[in-house]
Amino acid sequence: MKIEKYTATGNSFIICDTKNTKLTDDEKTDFVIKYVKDRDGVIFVELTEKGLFMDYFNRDGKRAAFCGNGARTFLAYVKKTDYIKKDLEEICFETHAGKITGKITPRGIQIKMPEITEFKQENVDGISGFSLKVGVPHFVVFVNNVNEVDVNDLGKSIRKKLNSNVNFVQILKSDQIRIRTFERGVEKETLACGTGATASAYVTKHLYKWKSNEIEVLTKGGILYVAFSGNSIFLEGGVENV
Ligand SMILES: N[C@@H](CCC[C@H](N)C(=O)O)C(=O)O
Repeated sequence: MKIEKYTATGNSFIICDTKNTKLTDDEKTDFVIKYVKDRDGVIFVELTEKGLFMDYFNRDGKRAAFCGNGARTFLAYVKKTDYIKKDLEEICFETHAGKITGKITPRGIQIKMPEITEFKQENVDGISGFSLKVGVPHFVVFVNNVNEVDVNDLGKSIRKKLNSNVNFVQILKSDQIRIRTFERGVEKETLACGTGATASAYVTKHLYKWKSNEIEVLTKGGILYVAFSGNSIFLEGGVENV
């Protein structure tokens, strides 16, 4: 096994390249508990009969079906390895949320996100928001100023009612939002959340009928770009091997 540390727009990960070692779920949980330390989750790099596979565990030692920033990190890592041909531009791999494709861009790594499903308006404890899945569940709440939100307090109370990540969204200007995310399985605010940025941009574009094909999402950890093309949604941003 090979272990490396990465961040993606502030979302912090451990990469565990299993090098064909077959780990059981319990062994993965034990690995997470032992090695995750102060990071948000662990990305397992596996070679299966389906080819390259990304398995993702939150820092609480439980699996999540998908991780947007984690998938961008997975792509950045495998690009450096002999898992794939060096000149391959578009990289494909499997996840528990389906097949993911992505590539290196001038702004970092861009991936095509899982389809948005289960989009609906919902009230939780009198707070009106929008539930949807981007491979994993998200709840999106619009606020006047995200810096005035006690994300860990309010996020935790909503999270207790919904098995979901919770995003607080402030409209800054047309095609630009600022978000803060309370992440399920991390059970606190993280510096960025890729599926959260995607969910927040999707709901904003839908609700405010924004016409442009790209929304800039400002997070505490940096900028993520969510692009729309037909029914496809793409997430793009930096990845750092630290
Ligand atoms: N930070 C991730 C989300 C990881 C999974 C999430 N915590 C969950 O349990 O649903 C991202 O970048 O999408």
